Amino acid sequence: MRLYTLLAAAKINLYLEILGDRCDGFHELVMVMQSISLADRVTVRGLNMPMIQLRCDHPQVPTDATNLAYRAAMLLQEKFPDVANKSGGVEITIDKRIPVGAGLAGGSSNGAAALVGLNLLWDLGLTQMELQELGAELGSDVPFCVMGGTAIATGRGEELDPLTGLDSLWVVLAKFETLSVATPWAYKTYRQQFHPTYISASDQSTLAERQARIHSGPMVSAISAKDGAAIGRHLYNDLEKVVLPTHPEVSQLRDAMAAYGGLGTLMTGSGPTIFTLAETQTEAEVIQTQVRSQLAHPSLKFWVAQFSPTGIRLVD
Ligand SMILES: C[C@](O)(CO)[C@H](O)COP(=O)(O)OP(=O)(O)OC[C@H]1O[C@@H](n2ccc(N)nc2=O)[C@H](O)[C@@H]1O
Ligand SMILES: Nc1ncnc2c1ncn2[C@@H]1O[C@H](COP(=O)(O)OP(=O)(O)OP(=O)(O)O)[C@@H](O)[C@H]1O
Repeated sequence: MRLYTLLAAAKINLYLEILGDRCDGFHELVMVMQSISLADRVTVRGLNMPMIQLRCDHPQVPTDATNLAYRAAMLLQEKFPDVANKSGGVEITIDKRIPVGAGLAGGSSNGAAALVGLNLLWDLGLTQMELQELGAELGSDVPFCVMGGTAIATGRGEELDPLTGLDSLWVVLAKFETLSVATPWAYKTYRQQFHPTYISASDQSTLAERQARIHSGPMVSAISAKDGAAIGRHLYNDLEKVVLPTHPEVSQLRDAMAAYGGLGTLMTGSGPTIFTLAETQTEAEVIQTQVRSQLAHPSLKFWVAQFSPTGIRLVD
């Protein structure tokens, strides 16, 4: 039976601004997203029986129909019943390296890898754009995980404009192993505390006002200029306003990371992972060692990764 193995990259948010509250229950965003080399390994293998099987030995990852990779397979079977039935079933195996519930889009990236892998396994012939559109039905971060690299993401996160990124940068990531943040909680709490403007899709004046309030320009210019120091200066995430006050230990971790140099420090997505950017691998490793020895917390885990130009990558 045919088998494809894919690397599914984590993402960090270099910029996340909440522009408003939408009528579909989501928030209108402007983000700058970046793939990094920290990745899960996802294997899709053809089965003779018409079934979906999912294996993952990480205790926090479901292996049923709530897993985003499983949902990706169900979505393709539903959209292309003839092809999927003729081709048989699939066994999806996830070797988890990306921490779970960390703001690094691990589940979304697994969903994206399943879409890319099954497109090959079932000879569906879908383009990357078609895979991104299907990905949007699974979750807001999935289209970016399919595209990878560096991109501006708008709408609820699914409208993407690729940027030429700065692949040489390094990143130190730190997360308390025992703490996860649920994305719906972070957005709901932001809505309750900050009352973002209500955005109606048909209200053009609100759209104009909204565009006037976007502050992502300096970050996009810094990326276009491939200026690592400026990228570090313009890191921004509105969700820090709710996650950091609720979790003082994450706030303390952020302060410690920022104190040891690097180009800049931020919480990614809905957290609670904190990252610091660095020019070189050596600089990243020094920051990691210093923060680890200062905080010396048994459940604090670190990763060093590099910016990556790809999201989902086929490996031998
Ligand atoms: C925090 C980020 O990871 C930053 O990239 C994303 O915005 C979240 O993306 P995601 O996990 O793929 O989110 P989804 O699975 O689409 O939505 C999870 C929940 O997050 C909230 N949500 C998500 C995206 C968005 N633009 N507005 C929202 O309010 C909604 O409550 C939604 O029910
Ligand atoms: N393949 C998967 N890997 C990890 N978690 C998954 C997966 N599929 C579904 N989940 C569920 O999604 C929840 C969030 O996990 P995930 O690691 O994707 O969070 P996250 O990195 O904060 O996501 P995001 O940054 O997209 O908001 C988990 O607690 C788990 O129940």
